Amino acid sequence: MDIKEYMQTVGRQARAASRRLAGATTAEKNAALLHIAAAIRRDKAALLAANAEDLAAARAAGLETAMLDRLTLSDKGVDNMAEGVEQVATLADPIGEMSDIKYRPSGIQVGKMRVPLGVIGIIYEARPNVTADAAALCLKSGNAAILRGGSEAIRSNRAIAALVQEGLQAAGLPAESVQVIDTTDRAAVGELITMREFVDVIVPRGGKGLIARLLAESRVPMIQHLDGNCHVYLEEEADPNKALKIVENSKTQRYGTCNTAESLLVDRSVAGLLLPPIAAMLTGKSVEIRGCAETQAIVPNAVAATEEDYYTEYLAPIISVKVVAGLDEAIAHINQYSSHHTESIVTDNHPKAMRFLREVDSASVMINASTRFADGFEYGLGAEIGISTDKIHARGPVGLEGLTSQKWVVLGDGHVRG
Ligand SMILES: NC(=O)C1=CN([C@@H]2O[C@H](COP(=O)(O)OP(=O)(O)OC[C@H]3O[C@@H](n4cnc5c(N)ncnc54)[C@H](OP(=O)(O)O)[C@@H]3O)[C@@H](O)[C@H]2O)C=CC1
Ligand SMILES: N[C@@H](CCC(=O)OP(=O)(O)O)C(=O)O
Repeated sequence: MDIKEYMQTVGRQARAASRRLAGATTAEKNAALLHIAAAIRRDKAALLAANAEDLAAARAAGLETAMLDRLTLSDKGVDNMAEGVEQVATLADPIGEMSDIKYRPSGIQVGKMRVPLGVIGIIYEARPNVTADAAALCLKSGNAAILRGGSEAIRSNRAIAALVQEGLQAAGLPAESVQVIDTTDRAAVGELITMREFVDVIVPRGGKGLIARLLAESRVPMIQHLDGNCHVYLEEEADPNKALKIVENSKTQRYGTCNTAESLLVDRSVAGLLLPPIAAMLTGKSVEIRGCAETQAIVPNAVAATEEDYYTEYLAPIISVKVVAGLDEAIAHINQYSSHHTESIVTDNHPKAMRFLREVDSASVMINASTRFADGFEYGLGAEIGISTDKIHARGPVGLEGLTSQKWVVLGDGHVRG
């Protein structure tokens, strides 16, 4: 396959489809979504079989447990995927919404209309349900999508893409509105991120290796959805029960997700009280603790943390721990080491909690809640394309609105400028 030629074809088709999609009615888009959901349910066995092939290859390649977990489609996972697509059909269609229409002294009316971004290229991890979620969100927001999932999921993604295209065609929309790149060759990514004439926005969901390449090579604007080096900070007025529950959920509910906590900060005045039960819980779940010298003095089985540990997103049962002097040091530490994804303070002190919210420079900042809540569904967006760690256009969980823009509209009646 000539990758350049192939990607040019994909891009040209996506651009043509995006023109049709921009004018698609809500009824057409919802019909396609409901057909896709029904096809996913109907072909559950085939999807599970394709996924089993991906899993067998990934196991043979020695993929880690957390990554296998992410790649796995269970029986219930397929149902959830279909349900997710159905939920997107129930969401309000943002496209065409007019707002802020005002008369100007000249007599014209000026306002805004919500419109799709156009063609969105999404590069994401080996998690098959993202293929259905991303397809559904792009479709409902009137965007054509070019999807490049992790190579380990290629068979699952191909199978899902076929059902998505079936649903699009059944609703009279172009099948090329959603295309899954049919090769794992990373040269295709190189083409995708430089096809300015065909691609309006790149949404990269991934880690540091991906972003290093994109920053060096991308010619297309990006909304970065990057790594999550997320923190939980136990302030001196933290309720011990809440602290234990929040650390447990933030760190151990899922090890491979970007909103999992990777680092724990504890105020010096309460470290002796709070750390032992938390360390016992973590050790009981085989989580390795990498701590500062003060942590090691309280938690004998903690190994010494290096400077690098505090910058690290483990995506594994490992956590870094640091004892801090108080709120100022905690905020400074987070702003230096975090990837600006999600951070949480545990405290019953309202003024300090409010300072944490204002001064921590991350996409989601929480009080007395698990970092695992950083998710479009949990935030009420209905679904998410991912969690933006960028500051411009969209920050944090990105739903339908984040995939749109607004253009100015002017309504006149023969008006001319004097
Ligand atoms: N903020 C968010 O919404 C999300 C963030 N993440 C983050 O993603 C990371 C984990 O996922 P992981 O799969 O390990 O991430 P990777 O960055 O390794 O891979 C993600 C995608 O990027 C591709 N990719 C990676 N490097 C390159 C490259 N140099 N050139 C071309 N393509 C590349 C991968 O393809 P290939 O298969 O070829 O490796 C894959 O499709 C974590 O850091 C996690 O926090 C994950 C999900 C959501
Ligand atoms: N929305 C997700 C988090 C984002 C995500 O998909 O993360 P990842 O496991 O890194 O692919 C969740 O909390 O369920």
